[in-house]
Amino acid sequence: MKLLIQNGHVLDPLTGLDGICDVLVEDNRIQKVEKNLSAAGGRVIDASGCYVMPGFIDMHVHLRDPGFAYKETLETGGRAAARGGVTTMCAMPNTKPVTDTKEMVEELHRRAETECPVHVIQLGAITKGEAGEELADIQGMAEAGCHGISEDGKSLMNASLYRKAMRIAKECGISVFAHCEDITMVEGGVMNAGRKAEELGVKGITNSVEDVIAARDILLAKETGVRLHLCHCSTADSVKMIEAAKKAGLPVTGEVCPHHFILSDEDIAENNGRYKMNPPLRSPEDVEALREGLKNGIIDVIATDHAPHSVEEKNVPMEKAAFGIVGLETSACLTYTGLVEKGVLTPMQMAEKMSYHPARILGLEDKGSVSPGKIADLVIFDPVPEYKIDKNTFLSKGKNTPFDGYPVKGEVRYTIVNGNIIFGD
Ligand SMILES: NC(=O)N[C@@H](CC(=O)O)C(=O)O
Ligand SMILES: [Zn+2]
Ligand SMILES: [Zn+2]
Repeated sequence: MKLLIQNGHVLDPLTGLDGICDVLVEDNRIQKVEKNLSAAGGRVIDASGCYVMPGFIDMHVHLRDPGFAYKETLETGGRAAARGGVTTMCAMPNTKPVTDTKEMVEELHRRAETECPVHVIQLGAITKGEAGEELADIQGMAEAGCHGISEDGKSLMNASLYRKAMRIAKECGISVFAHCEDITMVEGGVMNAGRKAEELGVKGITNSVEDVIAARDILLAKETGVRLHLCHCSTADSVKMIEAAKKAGLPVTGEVCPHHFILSDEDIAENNGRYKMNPPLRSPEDVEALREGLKNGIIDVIATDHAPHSVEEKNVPMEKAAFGIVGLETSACLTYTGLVEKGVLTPMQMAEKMSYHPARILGLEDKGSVSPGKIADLVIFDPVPEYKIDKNTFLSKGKNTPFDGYPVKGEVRYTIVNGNIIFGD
């Protein structure tokens, strides 16, 4: 089948193309990116006024499958991804049972082919059952196509075991995705430590809970040489440490989530679980440091940490609520509104952080670019519409967001995976 995307503003971080162009797709590949193309007999999409970007690659998603179908499944998470312009997502292994074997990774990949409209890269746990005691079969999972291992949801506190895992990951050529949180320092905290936590009368989580583990992980990456990806960075010092690691030539990358670069703890309107996530919403100074890190290239990736939970688990005071908020359906409009509209990022940088850099980090040679020969995973994003986020329109099972009613600009019009329109018709 032929598909012609006409008159869109094409953003291709690989070639630097940043202008009005047509994109011709045939079968599952991009065939031509030129002006005045025609598609004899093919389907035509008029993309006038819209950006045509490589499909977003979300490096941090919780699909909750298997084991928590009441929160999300491969299918519902996939539909939410499609609506958000996400064409590939990395699924975290904190499922039930924990995804910690070669067979489980293979099974997930097999199921995703039919159950999920977008590409899924299943990540494997570092230890069996994420119990922190015995290493999982990292080599086997790497063979099954997991591009990274992660204990996300917590940190592996045993640094010696972690170092062993890093050596194996390095050997297998896969990355370590680090959730940085010193478990012994949390002490019952539910939001950022500071004035707001005191005002609400709840226990706080200090910045060093994240920072000490970020420092440890970077030092271990230095020793083992493993590719280290720091998930959901939330503090000014995390940004500084990533900057120093990069200056030292270490293969370290940083990820930030929209909620952390838009909201601070001062935006927490009441003691309600929709404001509770890990790491927590930080101080305005931290938010500013994350935005600066995104602008100057220290932070490579914008990912969602899409973490769906039920209403019962979230619509309660923070002390009782589960950690996590959804993000797949709001990351594009929040990034556009919060960063591009504000002049922090150019539209091209948005495409880099949401697609091109993730593709490079994951080693996906034929993704993250709108160039001839690449897989036709594309998003057509209209920057004009202004509206308020409405959680009731989410296709995800999770409605847990602090952004319900939040005014944004920009909307995904079409999402295309393997040359097929999976959202927008
Ligand atoms: N981010 C969260 O607050 N929660 C995540 C776990 C995680 O990403 O650490 C979850 O699985 O719910
Ligand atoms: Zn995490
Ligand atoms: Zn997570």
